[in-house]
Amino acid sequence: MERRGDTCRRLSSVSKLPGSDEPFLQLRGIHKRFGGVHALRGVDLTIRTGEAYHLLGENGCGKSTAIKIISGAYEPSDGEIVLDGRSRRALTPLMAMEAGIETVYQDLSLLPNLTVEENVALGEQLVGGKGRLLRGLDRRRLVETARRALTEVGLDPTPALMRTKVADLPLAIRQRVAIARAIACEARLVIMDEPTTSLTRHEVETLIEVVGRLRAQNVAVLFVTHKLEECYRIGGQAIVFRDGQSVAQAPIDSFSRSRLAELMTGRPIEAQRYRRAAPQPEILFRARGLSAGRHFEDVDITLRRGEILGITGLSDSGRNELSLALAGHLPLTAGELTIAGEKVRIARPADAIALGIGYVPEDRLSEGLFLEKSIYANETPLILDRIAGFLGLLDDRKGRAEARRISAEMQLNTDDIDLPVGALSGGNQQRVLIGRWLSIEPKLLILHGPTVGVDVGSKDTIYRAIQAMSERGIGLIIVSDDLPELLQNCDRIAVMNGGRIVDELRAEGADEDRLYQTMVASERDAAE
Ligand SMILES: Nc1ncnc2c1ncn2[C@@H]1O[C@H](COP(=O)(O)OP(=O)(O)OP(=O)(O)O)[C@@H](O)[C@H]1O
Repeated sequence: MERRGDTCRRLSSVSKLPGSDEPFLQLRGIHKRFGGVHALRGVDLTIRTGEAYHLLGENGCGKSTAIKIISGAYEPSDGEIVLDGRSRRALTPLMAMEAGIETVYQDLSLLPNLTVEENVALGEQLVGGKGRLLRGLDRRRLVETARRALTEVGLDPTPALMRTKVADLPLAIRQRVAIARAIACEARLVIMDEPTTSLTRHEVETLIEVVGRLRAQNVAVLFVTHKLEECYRIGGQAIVFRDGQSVAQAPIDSFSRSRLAELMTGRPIEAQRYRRAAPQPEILFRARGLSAGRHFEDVDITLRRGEILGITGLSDSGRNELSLALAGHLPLTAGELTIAGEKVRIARPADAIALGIGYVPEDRLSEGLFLEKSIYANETPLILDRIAGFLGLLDDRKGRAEARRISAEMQLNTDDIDLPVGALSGGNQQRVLIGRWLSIEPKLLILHGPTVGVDVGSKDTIYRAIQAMSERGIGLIIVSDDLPELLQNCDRIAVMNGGRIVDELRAEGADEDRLYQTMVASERDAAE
């Protein structure tokens, strides 16, 4: 029976030796229509092994559609795919797999109830043996392959790890297992769909090292991402899409940040510090000695009116729990809170809302939005009492006027407030979620990961909205892993570790490396 490796070697023999100029894969003039939607409108791109690529573009510009065409999930409506020197109209998933194209999706496509060893070995088994059972000599060989692949991604393949169920692993490790599976399949192109969305900066660094190793083994890596800073750190080529067309492909270092943003959006966007205004002198919010069980302890925060405080930290630092507790979603076990000098108590989300504290969760899809409901319904749930008219019936005219005002302030890309939120791009959904709080003009707004998965154009709009709120005197706390985001928007940045605030710096003049060093140093100190 033919093995996966043999298949690969046979296919590779069509192409020239490593280091040749022959591309591994080319899309030429690719179109894709979904009924009336023309998602790809003449896309060209070229992938060579051993190189990293960053597929960049606004939400809805066709990135996912393009990777689905490359992985054989979608058939193009028109155009040509050249794989290993052979021209084809379309690829099937099997053709893509046999050529060594592996995709690590955000859900990682691992089987959660199988062990690490089984997951890694299974990929190889499926491609190579097409469903043979793991037994006898084969099993030993597969385990050996799994071990080698796990070592490649920097994991120690101890028997304990090999036998752990994937469901029991933290996300960052699961991701490396998924990449190990691709390596075990002798991948020549690994596609990663927004791989760093849920990773901390520290975990991102590890992923970047893994990418370096893949490239050294002559594997190509194609990232779909919205995080420009990470692309620059990884290096390689940028492929830019706009409205279903490929508008540029060149080494990423040949583009400035603002040039890339302009190519993606078609409008000039300067890489800039958004923070201009200074906070007002009056203290708006003060927390002293806040603790929540084992999550965080003895946290002090002072926030002036109109001030923007960033909170960051590595995994398990307690920053997420702190933001949840301030919004009443996690009980505080000790500490004192004052708003405008008055002592307050927050035991439930309703207490926080009544005090004028808003909270925008990181996971907008499962925690924040009612996807099947309209923009109008999603923007006005906090003011149902205010838009209630005679006999408590909703005053539709008032409510709609309020929804229109919020949509305009958040610059939604549609005027139709009856559109279901599920039909909007990620960036517009996030604007609806933040905009909801504008209806009650909160005193303090806590934003958790306000631009996760959001494209560069929407980020710009969201940052401007944040600044406008601060200028009206709203205090803001941004909890984020996105260090450029914190540096561009905040007055101060607090670094958390082990449930405590271990450092605080002024955002102006601080650079990203310095902030990162502060985070890492605090982690080292905590470990010692
Ligand atoms: N199966 C489908 N049926 C109909 N329309 C689709 C389908 N898949 C994608 N589209 C549309 O094609 C366009 C491109 O979508 P795609 O998901 O490829 O964009 P994207 O760049 O990956 O966006 P994001 O950054 O939000 O993930 C969008 O207008 C989208 O609504």
